[in-house]
Amino acid sequence: MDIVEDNVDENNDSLNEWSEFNIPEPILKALLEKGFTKPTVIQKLSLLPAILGRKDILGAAETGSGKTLAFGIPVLYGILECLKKAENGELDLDDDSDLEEEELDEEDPDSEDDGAVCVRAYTLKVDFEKPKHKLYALILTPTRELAMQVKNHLTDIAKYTNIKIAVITGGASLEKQEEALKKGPHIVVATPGRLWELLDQNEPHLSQVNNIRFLVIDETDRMLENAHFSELKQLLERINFDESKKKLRQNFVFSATLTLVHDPPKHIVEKSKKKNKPARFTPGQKLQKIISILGMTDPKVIDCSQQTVTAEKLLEARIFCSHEDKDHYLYYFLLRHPGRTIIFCNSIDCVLRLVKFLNILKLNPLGLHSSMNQKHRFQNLESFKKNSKAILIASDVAARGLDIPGIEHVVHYQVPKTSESYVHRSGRTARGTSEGLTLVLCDPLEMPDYNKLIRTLNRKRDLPEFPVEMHLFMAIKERVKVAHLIERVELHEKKSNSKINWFQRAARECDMIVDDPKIPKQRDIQEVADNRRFLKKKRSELNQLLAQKVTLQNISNRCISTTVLTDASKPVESNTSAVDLMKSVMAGKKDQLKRRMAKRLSQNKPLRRKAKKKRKVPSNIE
Ligand SMILES: Nc1ncnc2c1ncn2[C@@H]1O[C@H](COP(=O)(O)OP(=O)(O)OP(=O)(O)O)[C@@H](O)[C@H]1O
Repeated sequence: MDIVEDNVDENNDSLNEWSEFNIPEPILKALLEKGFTKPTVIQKLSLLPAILGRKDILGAAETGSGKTLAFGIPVLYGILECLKKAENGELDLDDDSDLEEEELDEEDPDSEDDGAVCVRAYTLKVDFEKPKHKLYALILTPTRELAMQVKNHLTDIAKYTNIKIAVITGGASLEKQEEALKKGPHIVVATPGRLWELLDQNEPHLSQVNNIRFLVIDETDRMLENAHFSELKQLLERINFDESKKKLRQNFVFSATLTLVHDPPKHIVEKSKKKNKPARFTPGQKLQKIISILGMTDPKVIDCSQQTVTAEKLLEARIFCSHEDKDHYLYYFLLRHPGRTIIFCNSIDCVLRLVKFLNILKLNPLGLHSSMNQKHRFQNLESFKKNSKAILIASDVAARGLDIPGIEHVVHYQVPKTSESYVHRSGRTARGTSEGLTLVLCDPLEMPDYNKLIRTLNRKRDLPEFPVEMHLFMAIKERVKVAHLIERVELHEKKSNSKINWFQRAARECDMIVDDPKIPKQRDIQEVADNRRFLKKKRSELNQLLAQKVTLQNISNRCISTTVLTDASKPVESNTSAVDLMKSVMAGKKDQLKRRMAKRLSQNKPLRRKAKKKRKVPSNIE
């Protein structure tokens, strides 16, 4: 307490900012130590109803706006209150975990107790080992990395309390997690799959899930998506097993895209037209649906998401290009604008290919996707955090929630299939007060998805085009061409070798001698030698290209006067970041608009809006 008071003296203003929320001193001390001098907007709006009103909260706020603590602080607060009551020997009317089951079997119909006491009569009869400690809160997240991050974040804030937090996710040792649960953590942060596995095994501590006081579903809209809903539904049935206990629980539901609504599929539009009903859900209807699925009662809805849905400090851009040119633009961007970058792909195959391709070009990218083993996933994430110029190529497993400071750019190598995906992927940059750039690479086949994205995000205009210095772009084309050749031959080699290996293994396993002349016994020695020679030649050619310095004078007045494109391990020296470049483009656009308006006004002409043109595939791309 004394140390908090010291902090309080130094941070008088901070105290004022936090003081209205009645935050316990140990938590306040940890918050101030982290430099969180005041609550963020979503925290400010959630804390009062959650802490003092004990309301269920449905919170929507932009990515990186501090939603974790918007639910984390009330949960920690609530648990401290419960522990205080227990310490003072006060009977917690809602808490029956210490009572004998026999006492609870029958409900006294004449009881004058209020509802809170009555509910104890409905205690679930369990036939597994009785838990030693009470489980107070369950926090569900869609990915393992996010679960670990939430656990670490809350552990930081709870470090001056005796609250214990455990994380339960797939891909990690089940035994170790069982050991952790035996210690009786107050909070469990979990992904649905592993949680269900342990529940299914009647793990004693988790057997209390139907009696928890706080339930958090982070990234709720993702958990409610068709593909994941069955897992969550099963869990909810278990958690909500006892209606009376459900009422005692406080629920928190958060996401950056909770209120984002989509154009429905064509057949629904047609149907709605016939019935003269609007086909699209309103954000309110979407929330109502979530409330009813989760069985929340009278929640406080806090929607502070921006009209654009994306983060305030996010700069957005796009490049329309042919499918074949995507790699060129990607390589150009990474070289011209070095900085911590995540490249998102729509499939694991695409992640694997890009990792290989950029490795050939010596950019040393890191991969992250759901088929990697968990240790490797964490390792790559750690390496990405440590290097300020690192490149991570990821599937949507990294799209939600990950809070890695200093990510400057997000590149969508493929147009995301949903607007949610675009918002969350882009939200890995421009977090809190930082700026960041999100860049979409779009080929002609992806135009329908791109158009849908712009429509769903209610954008009045197309995303601005990212400026590319064509001289530099042309200069890197040769490097990409050679890298593609190497990639193709390496792939051919790998496929041929694995085909032979497969036949040999299969024959060995069946104890067979293969004498069919059509089935190869070994690779054609000449072909292998030729390919090796070719690869060696191309690799040395590429090394030479990478070592070459391309200096271009006066590429663009707007940018820099001299740009040096050097070898890949020493990226382009530039004094204009992608963010600044995009800012100048946006400023230029604004100026242009102002000039046009001023001109029309001076000519006494009314201001007219340009007729909206249907966006089509630009003619300069195939
Ligand atoms: N009151 C605060 N003051 C300053 N920084 C804060 C505060 N609260 C949280 N942060 C920091 O803001 C960053 C983003 O927080 P958080 O990860 O909770 O965002 P989020 O809204 O959940 O984002 P996403 O939608 O991407 O999951 C974190 O680094 C966190 O430590």
